[in-house]
Amino acid sequence: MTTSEAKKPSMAGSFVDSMKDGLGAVKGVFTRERDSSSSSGSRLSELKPEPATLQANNISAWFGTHQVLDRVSLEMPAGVITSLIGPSGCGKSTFLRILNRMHELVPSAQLAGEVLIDGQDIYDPELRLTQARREIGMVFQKPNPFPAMSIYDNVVAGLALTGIKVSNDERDELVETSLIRAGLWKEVRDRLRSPGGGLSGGQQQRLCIARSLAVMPRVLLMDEPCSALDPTSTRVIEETMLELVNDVTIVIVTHNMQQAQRVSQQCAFFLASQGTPGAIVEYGDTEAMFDSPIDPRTYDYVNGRFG
Ligand SMILES: Nc1ncnc2c1ncn2[C@@H]1O[C@H](COP(=O)(O)OP(=O)(O)OP(=O)(O)O)[C@@H](O)[C@H]1O
Repeated sequence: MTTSEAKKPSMAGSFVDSMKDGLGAVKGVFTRERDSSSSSGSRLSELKPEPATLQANNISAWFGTHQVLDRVSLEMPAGVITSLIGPSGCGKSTFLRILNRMHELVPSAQLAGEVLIDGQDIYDPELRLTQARREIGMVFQKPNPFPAMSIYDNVVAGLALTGIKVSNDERDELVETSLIRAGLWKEVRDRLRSPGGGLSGGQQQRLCIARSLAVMPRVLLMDEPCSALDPTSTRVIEETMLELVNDVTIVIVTHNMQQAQRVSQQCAFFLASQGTPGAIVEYGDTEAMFDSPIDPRTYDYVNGRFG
């Protein structure tokens, strides 16, 4: 089945609006306008977290001659958590990496289609790669802080790479705010100069979230962020996601169906059947996808019958 045939469950009213209303406000300290036009040297004081809508249009992807995605289209609305589910190998991580231009780092990789962030093509040659990566952050399956670097320095590690300039005072404020937003501040406030590698796995993952948040992304991509964590740490990360979503759009790949139901308001089911490239079978409101899916393959997958 191609993406154009993907089924979208009908939804009463705007689930996006109702979910956003229900999630509660995040206390943000950044109140001044962001400068989205500047491609370098932005000042922290000019930035303001503000979620963006990501739109993928007809995305196809290849590794060499092996096509792994076929014309996938998906809107990931601003201020909403979208989960990508599906069996192993159906192209979820590839799709996620295409959303912040990481796919192109693989030498044999190719892609077709477009990805728009609030209408702007992230593959536009006019848009710098660093700008795209600043707008669209990523958290990986395995926590990857710089182990010998201090907690403080880990949080601000992305600033130089993305051209954000900060004064010392702003840097302190940014570290504190990013750690608060990632739900880690209270646990590390007294040991900011200790190495990041000394934290537990769950704390390291939240440190990575804080590092991503420090550059004020408008979208956060998370590739199975809890698969290496215990249930308690998983729960803390999930709570953190729900608190973040008012100022960062989140797209998460997960194999955990309960997690998809707990955290996401929108869900897309990917499938690559019998050697065909991955495509979206069905997408829409998470509750509807799990309670009354339209496609029998979705029903089987969300009920654990395969994958
Ligand atoms: N760097 C790569 N080089 C070649 N093929 C790759 C590469 N990365 C992924 N693939 C192939 O692309 C297809 C999709 O892989 P991908 O990791 O996107 O799937 P997935 O749905 O995220 O799987 P999982 O749930 O197991 O992580 C697979 O056939 C995989 O073998």
